[in-house]
Amino acid sequence: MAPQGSRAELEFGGPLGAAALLLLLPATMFHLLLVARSGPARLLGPPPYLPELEELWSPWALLLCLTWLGLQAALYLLPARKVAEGQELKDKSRLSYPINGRRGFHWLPPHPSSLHSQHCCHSMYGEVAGVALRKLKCLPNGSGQGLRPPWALGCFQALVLTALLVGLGVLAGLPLSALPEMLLPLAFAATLIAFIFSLLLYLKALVAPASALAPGGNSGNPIYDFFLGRELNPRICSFDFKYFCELRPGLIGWVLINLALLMQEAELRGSPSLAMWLVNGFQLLYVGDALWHEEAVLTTMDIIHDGFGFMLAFGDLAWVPFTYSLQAQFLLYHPEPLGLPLASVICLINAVGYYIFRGANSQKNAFRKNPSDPRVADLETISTATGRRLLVSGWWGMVRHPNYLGDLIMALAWSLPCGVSHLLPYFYLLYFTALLVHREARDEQQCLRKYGLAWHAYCRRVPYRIVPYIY
Ligand SMILES: NC(=O)C1=CN([C@@H]2O[C@H](COP(=O)(O)OP(=O)(O)OC[C@H]3O[C@@H](n4cnc5c(N)ncnc54)[C@H](OP(=O)(O)O)[C@@H]3O)[C@@H](O)[C@H]2O)C=CC1
Ligand SMILES: CC(C)CCC[C@@H](C)[C@H]1CC=C2C3=C(CC[C@@]21C)[C@@]1(C)CC[C@H](O)C(C)(C)[C@@H]1CC3
Repeated sequence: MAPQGSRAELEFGGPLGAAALLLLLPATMFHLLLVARSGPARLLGPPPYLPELEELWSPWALLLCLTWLGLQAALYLLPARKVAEGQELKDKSRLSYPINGRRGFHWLPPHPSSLHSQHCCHSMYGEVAGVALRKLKCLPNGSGQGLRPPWALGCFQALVLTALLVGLGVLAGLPLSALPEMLLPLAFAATLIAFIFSLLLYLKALVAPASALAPGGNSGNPIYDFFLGRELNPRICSFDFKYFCELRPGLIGWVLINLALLMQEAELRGSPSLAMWLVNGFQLLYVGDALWHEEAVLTTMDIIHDGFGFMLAFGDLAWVPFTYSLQAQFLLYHPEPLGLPLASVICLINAVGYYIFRGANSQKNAFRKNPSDPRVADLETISTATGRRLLVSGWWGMVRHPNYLGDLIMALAWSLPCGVSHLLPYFYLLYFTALLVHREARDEQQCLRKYGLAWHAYCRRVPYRIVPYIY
């Protein structure tokens, strides 16, 4: 049984803040969905009307959401091209994760723990999977080549396969352009699923060993812990719920909703607008990039530090697909003429943002994986008492979170195609700025705890957090 009432500092305003967010986040999502399709599209005004329950609840929408989750889970369970180890856990073990975004080196059987099914429950917390993985890694180089089945696929391939399936469905008469009309009941169903799922995760954590619990999310206050999530990496056998949800159903769902909006615009106006093409293209690049570099998600704060509770379950399954597609929703109901010169400038802004975002993330990932990697070996570093070093030149010498800067520049480029007549399409930029400023402060606290004096030295050397000379 897990100990209650850990002394970790409470985040998000404690239980009151968590309770407020529990209501505020879904309410904001429904507000945005309603306002995007209204004439005035006023972000700050009241919603155009309050929907009746019949408009929100549809068993078909629930079935569609569950089918979607089932399809993505089935693709996740297909054999992995490669298995990666996560960061070290409290009990010094490491979990293994199926990785398939890029071409892996050799095929490993689907899940190491399945080789040791008698230890299935142990592998939920890493030990056995880790050992099995290390054994598997001892295979001579390439000895697994012959084992890799041609149908081994994963995260990026899941996107491609989903696109193929949807394409075939559309050719066979699937009315994808009807999806925008169903956004409200679909968002309601996704919220319901996230709520029930978080409740199950909370109950599951009651029987998890202390070593499986997240540093936060175990205050003893049920609302706070339900919101933040108690267990760090909840799994059933080797199916990792957080890793699955973080990348697949929400991100792929987001680009699918965008595509449906583009198709409906084509039906309404003869062809999709340039603004709609840009928003679809930019966001597809972002999602494709996340799935291609799926291994990098293993070093994010969400996987390493945060428990899996309502915040991430709702964020991944409902918030991402239904609010991140806001610009495309807005454009369907509020067409925005866009000339080629302005479109070119916006593309340039997105390219600059992407260049910084990808450059910074890849530099840190390469360095953390292998500090003598030729791509990062020449960069200046400072040492810390933990034995890990911190980069102080290259992207990480410019500001302390260059990846956030790139992400924010891209967020601006996603809103600009919608013009400047409304604030609504800039909601993502505003929310994302608040999220990243808060996230940066949380990360600073964690780094200060981890690295102490060395972190102070890094801050003196690189004084700005996200935007050079400004913040
Ligand atoms: N679209 C969206 O909604 C969201 C996108 N994101 C994006 O996700 C990505 C990941 O973000 P996030 O997980 O917050 O954090 P980061 O990828 O920025 O990772 C922070 C960690 O990096 C390590 N680090 C910090 N400074 C250095 C340095 N100088 N040298 C080497 N390592 C360093 C530290 O961990 P350690 O030392 O232990 O390795 C630190 O805890 C970002 O690109 C962000 O923009 C994030 C949230 C939401
Ligand atoms: C609903 C709340 C306000 C907060 C929920 C936050 C979540 C929506 C985000 C927390 C961290 C995320 C990341 C991505 C998506 C949004 C969430 C889940 C990410 C998968 C987007 C693509 C990037 O390339 C990434 C680096 C892989 C991101 C990782 C963090």
